[in-house]
Amino acid sequence: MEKCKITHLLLRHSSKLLFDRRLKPNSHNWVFRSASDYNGTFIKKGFGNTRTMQYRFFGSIATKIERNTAFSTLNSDDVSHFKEILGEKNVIQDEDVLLTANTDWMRKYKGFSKLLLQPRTTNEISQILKYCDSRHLAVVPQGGNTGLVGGSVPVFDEVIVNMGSMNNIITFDKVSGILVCEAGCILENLISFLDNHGFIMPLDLGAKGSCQIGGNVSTNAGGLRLVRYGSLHGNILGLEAVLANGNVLDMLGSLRKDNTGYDLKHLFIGSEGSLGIVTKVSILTPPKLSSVNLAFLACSDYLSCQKLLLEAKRKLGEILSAFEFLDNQSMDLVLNHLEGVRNPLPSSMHNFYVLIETTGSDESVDKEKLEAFLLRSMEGGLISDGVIAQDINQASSFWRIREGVPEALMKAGAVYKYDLSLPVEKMYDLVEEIRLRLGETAKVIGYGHLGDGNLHLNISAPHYDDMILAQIEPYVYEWTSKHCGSISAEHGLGLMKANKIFYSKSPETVQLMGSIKKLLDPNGILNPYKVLPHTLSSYH
Ligand SMILES: O=C(O)CC[C@@H](O)C(=O)O
Ligand SMILES: [Zn+2]
Repeated sequence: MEKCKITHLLLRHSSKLLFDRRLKPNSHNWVFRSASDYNGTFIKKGFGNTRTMQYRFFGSIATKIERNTAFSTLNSDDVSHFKEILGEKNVIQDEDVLLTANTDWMRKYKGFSKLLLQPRTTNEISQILKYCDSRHLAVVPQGGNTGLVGGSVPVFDEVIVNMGSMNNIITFDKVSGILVCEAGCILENLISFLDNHGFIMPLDLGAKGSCQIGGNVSTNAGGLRLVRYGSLHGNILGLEAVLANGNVLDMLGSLRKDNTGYDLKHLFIGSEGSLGIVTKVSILTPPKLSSVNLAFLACSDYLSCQKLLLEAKRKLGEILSAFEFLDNQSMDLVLNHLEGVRNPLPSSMHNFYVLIETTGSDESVDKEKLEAFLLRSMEGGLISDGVIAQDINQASSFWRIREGVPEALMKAGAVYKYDLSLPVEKMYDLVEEIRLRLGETAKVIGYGHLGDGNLHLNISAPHYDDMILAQIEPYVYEWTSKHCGSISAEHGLGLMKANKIFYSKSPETVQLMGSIKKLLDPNGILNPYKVLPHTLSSYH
């Protein structure tokens, strides 16, 4: 107990102070990777000009993606038509803007779109899609473009529908906590808005400063609070979506209970813009509670992390609001690549770090509860050291470590990302096995949302290398499937894993998904080449 600096409590309410990895890209070490670095030199050598094919290394075998020949190519009449709908300034052909919008946050995926549209209303989106459908022009909906699986950028020349101008809060009910807003609202702005009214968003992500709620809903984003508030399938009470043919589906209800037939809103939560464009959402937001505490803890082995989780669920129960972990290799990466970050518990003995956040309504009771829990955990040998944040700044610095891992990985060079749902007791075995497979050739790190059984397995190497990839895939997917896990816990399938869906879904299920896609988007114009295997998502 001597070492456990159980001090005092904090309020973690000013999200502005929290680091946002998307807002602070590394301007020094940033290496812009051309598509050929990751996707193979084929693009450059063979198809650079025609841009009708891309080769991407999905697994050890290069997968050829062909541009769907059923799609038309944009012409000047199309551009004029869009200008009539949206006005001149919302039809963007500027090369710099397009370069940014064509490239994903990691600089791994790059499309060649020639047009970005900025609608301001549902009606404008409806007109855009109706026109695109009739012309067979493919479309990629784009929110904050913070995705990690290549889902929010074009693959070829798809028209980009940028949602950023639809950023109005429509209503907020201070009694029920139901917020209705447009899809382009930035998550952090919603967090601030709710904070002023004494409420919080049920989701919190490292990307909050850039990501938009429409993108969060479309990808069913998870994040740091899921362990407490559940997924967006539970928190989204209703939504409005525009179908490929321009029809507007008004499902913007705000009822907790509504059992009148199929609950179709769920089709749009997590379908990554492949079935329709989400334009408005209705969200159930929890009240902000007065006592928020954050403990940063060290564990000597993974078994202790697991036991600690079990104990936290038992003993902290209703006040537990986050349970995150990182291994010491993740910590090293953060310390080596992010400025101003320091380990609050430095020691070569710590193999794992755990962040436990509690959120409750009674400051003294909650504090006592957490302190007693930490004391018992330390006496029982589950924790080897720990500290409770004493103020908002210290809390921010603790979160910075956890939220900073993806940014540190980017700065370190090439990164292979896997976002897996696995049984907690098996989860870290995979990290160790991949470490053994790769030896000294790459750094293998494991971190994530332990409380949700969600591992972020990341492999960091100086450069992308097919030999490394061949050691990782399909091994990771096969291992996950063998242990009844999911190959995408929260990031989605996007382009990266569209063809891997069978590792987590039965052929019958995928077939039915294909039928739903065909029903809602018969011409396949919405976010083609993503989510479903290419034969089903982009029919010729
Ligand atoms: O980059 C990753 O692997 C994870 C990103 C995000 O989901 C997180 O939890 O930090
Ligand atoms: Zn995550």
